[in-house]
Amino acid sequence: MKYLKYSIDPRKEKNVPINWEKIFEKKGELYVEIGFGGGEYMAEMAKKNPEANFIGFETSLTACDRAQKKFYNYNLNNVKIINHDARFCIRELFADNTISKIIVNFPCPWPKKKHESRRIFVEKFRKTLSSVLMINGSMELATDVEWYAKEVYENFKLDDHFEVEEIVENFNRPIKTRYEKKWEEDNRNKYLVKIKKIKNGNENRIILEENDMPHRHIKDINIEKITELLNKKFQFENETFVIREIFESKIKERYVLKVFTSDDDFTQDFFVNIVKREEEWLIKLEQITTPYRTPAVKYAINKIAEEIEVK
Ligand SMILES: C[S@@+](CC[C@H](N)C(=O)[O-])C[C@H]1O[C@@H](n2cnc3c(N)ncnc32)[C@H](O)[C@@H]1O
Repeated sequence: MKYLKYSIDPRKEKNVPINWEKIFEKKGELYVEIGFGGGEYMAEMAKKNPEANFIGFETSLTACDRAQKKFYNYNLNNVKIINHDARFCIRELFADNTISKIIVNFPCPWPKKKHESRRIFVEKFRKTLSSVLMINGSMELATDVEWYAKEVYENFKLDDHFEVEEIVENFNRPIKTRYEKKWEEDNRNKYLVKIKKIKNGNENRIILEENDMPHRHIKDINIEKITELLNKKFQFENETFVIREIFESKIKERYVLKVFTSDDDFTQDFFVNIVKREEEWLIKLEQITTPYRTPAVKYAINKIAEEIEVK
């Protein structure tokens, strides 16, 4: 389907941070929208600013689909989207001092304590913004939730990497999002928080270079050992992994392991192949489920090879 051309899968990018100029095939200021929903805001912004490049993050696949149809109908060529968590991706996919503006329109505030970690504006994300925004680069949050606006305002105010403008109540921007229209019909108040980066922060990234993700070749494997690994938790510093399922091929000497990893609070599920190749066995990532190349993924490949190798 032609309209799906706006979506990129960063797990397949050989090098991170991503070279955005190459992706867009043109230079341009980088604008980012988090949780673009139906894509109304990004489509209008991209149409009005054809010289800039827009990257949107959205966790809902349905929203990504809807937005792409809109971009296609608008005939835009300065928009890309990524169907993944913006907090992780913005940290990992952008070099320091590269983003001009980040826009967050009407995010869910996740008011319950047990859902706190789902909020966009957690401390970690402020640190990311202090790295990836350019000096004088800005972030704009529009919300219908007063306590949320105040909390974000206060947290940025306490952080000397940023300058914060006073909250604007019932602001009027030329483009309205779907949620904005909905809340206006309900006569809800809305709040705009604007911050500007004034000092560089320093963020650590975890995605590894492509060449740093090994395949392991081993002479022989202990097949019983593979089953013993099932559901056992392996941990090294902040990286953990568990093998949750094991599949055995009926047609060739091949095992596929379903592996769960975590690097701190970043979790992934993917498959690892153990496959016989002539005189040796190869342990490598199964390409159908390419994970981000994190230290936990590398640890899992190495440890599995170490555990099953006949020494
Ligand atoms: C309440 S809707 C607002 C949609 C749109 N911005 C608007 O104003 O109409 C929030 C959107 O953010 C998305 N979202 C939530 N957390 C996200 C995250 N961590 N990264 C990317 N998108 C996220 C949700 O899937 C949802 O579509």
